[in-house]
Amino acid sequence: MTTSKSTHHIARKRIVIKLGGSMLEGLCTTFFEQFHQLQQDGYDVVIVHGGGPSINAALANAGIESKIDNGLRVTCEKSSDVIKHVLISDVNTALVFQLNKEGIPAIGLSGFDGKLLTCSLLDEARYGLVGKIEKVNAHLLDTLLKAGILPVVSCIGASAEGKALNINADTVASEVALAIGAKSLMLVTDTPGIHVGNAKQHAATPLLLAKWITEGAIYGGMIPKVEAALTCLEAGIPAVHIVDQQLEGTVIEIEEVFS
Ligand SMILES: Nc1ncnc2c1ncn2[C@@H]1O[C@H](COP(=O)(O)OP(=O)(O)O)[C@@H](O)[C@H]1O
Ligand SMILES: CC(=O)N[C@@H](CCC(=O)OP(=O)(O)O)C(=O)O
Repeated sequence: MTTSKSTHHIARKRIVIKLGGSMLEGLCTTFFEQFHQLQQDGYDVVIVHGGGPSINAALANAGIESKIDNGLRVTCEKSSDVIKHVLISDVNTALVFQLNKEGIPAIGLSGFDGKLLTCSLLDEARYGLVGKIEKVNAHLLDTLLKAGILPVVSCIGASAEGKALNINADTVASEVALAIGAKSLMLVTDTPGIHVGNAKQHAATPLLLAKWITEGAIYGGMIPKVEAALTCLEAGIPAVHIVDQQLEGTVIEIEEVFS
């Protein structure tokens, strides 16, 4: 007999949803409707979040200059303290509060909690305290998901010596997606997917993405998203979506799906 309860006996699929800092001011009703729909469709969700705009504001407030190199924030000891505070104390707690208020049991985690994201330094001479993920504690995420709890992960990693390392949130999302064997990665941002000129792109392939980057149609904050997408596709995750809060935008798959 098929009842709503029977979904609990079916192996659940996994999806990672990355929330960009540009839309963390408040999640809209449509987002929560879509979120519940995904759960009903048999997906367990892990949320990863950034916080770029809040970090910019906090660093400016503290009189610390921000330098972005190749899409990554060059991070010194002083800025690292501010970033850690913004992401863990402000953004993560606000998001967890909002989810719990909507009746979604959520728990906040940084890379320190349960050794979730163990990192080395990506390139200290160039980027300072920016982390390269060496290991994701997928077992911890498995345990929480099986208990019906939504993990909400900030993009702060931990070095083996216990230093907080800043990581681009799109990169964290792709590494977490790979570690938990997600069927899909959804990068939620402030724009409904990739545009080329004024044209919305409903679908894309790695070849098209390379072309659009070369032509300069994809730039800035969209570059780490596309890189995260390519990493996931190459490793066998079937689809990556770059979408707005309504979950509308571009689906990226290896095969051309729109010819
Ligand atoms: N081809 C493109 N299509 C859409 N947005 C693009 C494109 N190229 C660059 N962008 C920029 O990327 C931004 C999203 O990246 P970012 O600001 O880092 O978002 P988030 O904070 O959600 O990670 C868009 O607001 C837009 O300015
Ligand atoms: C190393 C690095 O660049 N870290 C990012 C982390 C936040 C982030 O990625 O936030 P968005 O998702 O809003 O872009 C930063 O300091 O801005």
